[in-house]
Amino acid sequence: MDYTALVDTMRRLALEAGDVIMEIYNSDDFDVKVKSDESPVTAADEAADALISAGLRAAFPDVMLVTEEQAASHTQSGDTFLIVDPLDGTKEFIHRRGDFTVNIALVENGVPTRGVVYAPARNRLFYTTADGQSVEETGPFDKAAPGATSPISVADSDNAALMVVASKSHRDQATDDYINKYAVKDMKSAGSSLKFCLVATGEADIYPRLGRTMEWDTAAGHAVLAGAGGEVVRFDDLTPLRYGKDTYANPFFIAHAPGVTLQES
Ligand SMILES: Nc1ncnc2c1ncn2[C@@H]1O[C@H](COP(=O)(O)O)[C@@H](OP(=O)(O)O)[C@H]1O
Ligand SMILES: [Mg+2]
Repeated sequence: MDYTALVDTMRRLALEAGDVIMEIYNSDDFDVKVKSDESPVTAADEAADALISAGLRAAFPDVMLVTEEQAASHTQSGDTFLIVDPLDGTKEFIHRRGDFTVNIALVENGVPTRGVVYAPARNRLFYTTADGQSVEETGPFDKAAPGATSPISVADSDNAALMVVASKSHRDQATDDYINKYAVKDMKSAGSSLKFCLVATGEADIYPRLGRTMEWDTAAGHAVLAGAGGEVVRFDDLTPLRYGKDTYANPFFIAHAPGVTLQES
């Protein structure tokens, strides 16, 4: 795999998809449909999916492609693939709350090794570079060439004063009970894969997810976090979260800076 070409392509497609999404976000009105799994989908999800899929297929015709919006038609299986969530945080998008992201990742042998997360309404762009180190690029973003970037790395965590981030729209008692096992300095809530990026930049120490997600929701954020020195483990046995699982469904997980002393479930 040519990682330089891959990262350039992922970055460009995420920015292009972000433009398409923002055009719809800023329009007066858009339709919301409900998918078979009861989750909402908009024209923005579909347009971004089509754009990214076409771009990845053209650039990497031999690499298997998994996308959220085409999940029902996936017939191939394997542990090396490109995986896309064209608009993560659709509820955030619909309610115009801004925490939504474009997500593109490469999974190799079950591990997300490269990824891009773009939050167009927040003007934040995170990705792994060709060498695997994670960076945040500061806008304005030029699709043709990367601008100024800064390396990001996880916090040097203080287990007596942890910053926790959790889902805005999927939050329950079990999550709160688990968070209460830690000495928490402060809590923040965020939508979408941005939560992984907040751990990656050191803005949070831990993101526990005791709720359903699919691999396309997490792969790009997971790659960005890993490239910043962080880890994502299964909630049940604290082993690394792996990809290419049956139906692409994730178990509950914990994303964290390595200095956090994890509590048992
Ligand atoms: N019951 C469920 N089954 C599968 N995925 C779910 C789910 N409930 C929430 N999710 C996933 O969680 C994502 C939202 O995460 P968060 O709550 O952290 O913002 C959604 O992404 P989409 O918005 O792309 O559909 C959705 O895929
Ligand atoms: Mg999603």
